Amino acid sequence: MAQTLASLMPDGDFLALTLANPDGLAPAQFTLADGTEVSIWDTGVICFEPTQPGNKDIVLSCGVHGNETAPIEICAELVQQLLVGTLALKHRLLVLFGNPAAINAGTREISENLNRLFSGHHSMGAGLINAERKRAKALEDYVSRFYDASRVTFSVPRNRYLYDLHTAIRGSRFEKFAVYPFLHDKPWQKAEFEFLQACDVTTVLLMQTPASTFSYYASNSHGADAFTIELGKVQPFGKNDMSRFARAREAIHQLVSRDSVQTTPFDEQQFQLYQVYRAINKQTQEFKLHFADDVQNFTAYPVGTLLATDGDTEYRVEREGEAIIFPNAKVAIGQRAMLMVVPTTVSHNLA
Ligand SMILES: O=C(O)CCC(=O)N[C@@H](CCC(=O)O)C(=O)O
Ligand SMILES: [Zn+2]
Repeated sequence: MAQTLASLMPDGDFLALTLANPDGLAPAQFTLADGTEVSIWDTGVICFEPTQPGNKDIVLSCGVHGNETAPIEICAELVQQLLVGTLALKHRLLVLFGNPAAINAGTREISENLNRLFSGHHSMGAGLINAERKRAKALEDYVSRFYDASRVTFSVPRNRYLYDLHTAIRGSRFEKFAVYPFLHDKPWQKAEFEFLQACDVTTVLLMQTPASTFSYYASNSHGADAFTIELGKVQPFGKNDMSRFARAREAIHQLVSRDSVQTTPFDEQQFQLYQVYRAINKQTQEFKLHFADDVQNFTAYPVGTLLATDGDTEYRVEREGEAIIFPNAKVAIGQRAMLMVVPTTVSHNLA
């Protein structure tokens, strides 16, 4: 029997369909009134192809961590508007709800941090032993399939994007910020800073090393302009003040529905730019932070301040201006428990 939008999701609520089927969803395909082809590839994986697509191949992801709800709400609403026809699509678009089981559980992860399993890390060590490892591999395959399909269909090079939307565990001095994956010395993109500013994101952390994150995977393996974007602090569904993300929501709508997003020219003075000074990895179960849970990301302490201990090892502030980000004592042993960042500039390597 041919599938229709009405038979699958009468109200266009793909998030509800995903969460009702967290472990998998049979592929389905249907056409919208304006000719846009919609394909459901799996639970939380939906691809839109307009009849005359513009030159962008856009991946939007959310819910890679299940309790980071504001981005899930933004993506669910976007997909719904596209499905019911209140927003017209300009470019090819793949929307991913990363970890449906963790979204249902309201937790960051079920067995393992999904955002540490990309670029093949899902198959290292013990291999594909849990749902998150299998999902990381599947998400890589879906992203490859999405980008590769347009290489076959279109003869001219296209622009690839992946915006992986998250929220931070704790509050931040700069409520919204982005992580720019390591580019292996390729230049940072002015147009991407402009897009981030349109999203009301003017704090950017420039990574200096490869990572096992989704955004680094898209950047490094597919040449996409890719970012992790942190929109505020973790809240349960329904408790987000979505007005604080109105500009991000609007910029994302413009990104998918227009030739170009309305931006202002890049001016470095408008940004707070940081680079990683050092990563502190958890070595033992004794790892302990020496500041309170309500201390915000990007807080700087005087040189010499004790930040964390890990067994006999002490971590103290080494450099003037060094600030904390993503501190989390609960990570698995061997994983990043905190980054220390320092202010930086980009003008010397900007395209
Ligand atoms: O607030 C926190 O400690 C974590 C928020 C979060 O999930 N951040 C991402 C950043 C990914 C990146 O470095 O690009 C993560 O930790 O996976
Ligand atoms: Zn996250």
